[in-house]
Amino acid sequence: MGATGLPPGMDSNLTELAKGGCEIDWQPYTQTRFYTNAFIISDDKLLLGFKKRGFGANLYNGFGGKVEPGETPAQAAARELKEESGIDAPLEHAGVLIFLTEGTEWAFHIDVFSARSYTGEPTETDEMRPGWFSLSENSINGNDDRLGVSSSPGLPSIPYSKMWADDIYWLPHLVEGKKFMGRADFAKEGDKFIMRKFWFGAVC
Ligand SMILES: CNc1ncnc2c1ncn2[C@@H]1O[C@H](COP(=O)(O)OP(=O)(O)OP(=O)(O)O)[C@@H](O)[C@H]1O
Repeated sequence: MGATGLPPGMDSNLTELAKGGCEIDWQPYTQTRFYTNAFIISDDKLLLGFKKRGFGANLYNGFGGKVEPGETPAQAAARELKEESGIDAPLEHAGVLIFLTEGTEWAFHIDVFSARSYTGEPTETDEMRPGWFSLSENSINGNDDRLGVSSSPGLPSIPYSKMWADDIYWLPHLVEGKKFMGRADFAKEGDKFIMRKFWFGAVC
């Protein structure tokens, strides 16, 4: 923790939303690799992709990947969204996430984007299977999908138990159209990543 009480790497204009693992130290890192993640909201529905292979396989997530040399994060986000879901959208910057994984000296820096409209038809690709989830009953405090609450007939609620463990802390904030920033450090147990320490804040 720095003097401001925020994890290293965070801006100072943040208000705490959630934190955990306070007894553990933040993992040091020397390098940063840039990624994107994009979420589409349409009426009271959220589009997620089930990752079929690679990093984060078998989890639902937004659409995204590495920022390639010469690209801005916004350009990479639009390209990855198209490649992985087949759609275009007027993406806006929604937040920044820093992730560390045990045994890796570099940090993921993920620029997160959202859009409230899109063109095209979400289409399954080699990497992702898109699907819509209900946002009804979803509050800023998060929604426990074990309750299975959904008032959009036929649509499941956000599948937090099949997403990265950090998502429940910031995704409701994104859905509300608010900006956020945060960090989570993960340990590896077998082929599973366990979130050990985290801090998420709202941008004021
Ligand atoms: C640790 N906690 C995390 N929580 C939520 N999301 C996370 C994440 N860590 C990584 N992500 C996302 O996972 C995707 C990986 O991208 P990934 O598929 O590896 O990149 P890319 O498509 O460029 O790869 P290849 O072309 O297959 O090499 C990318 O959207 C990135 O934002």
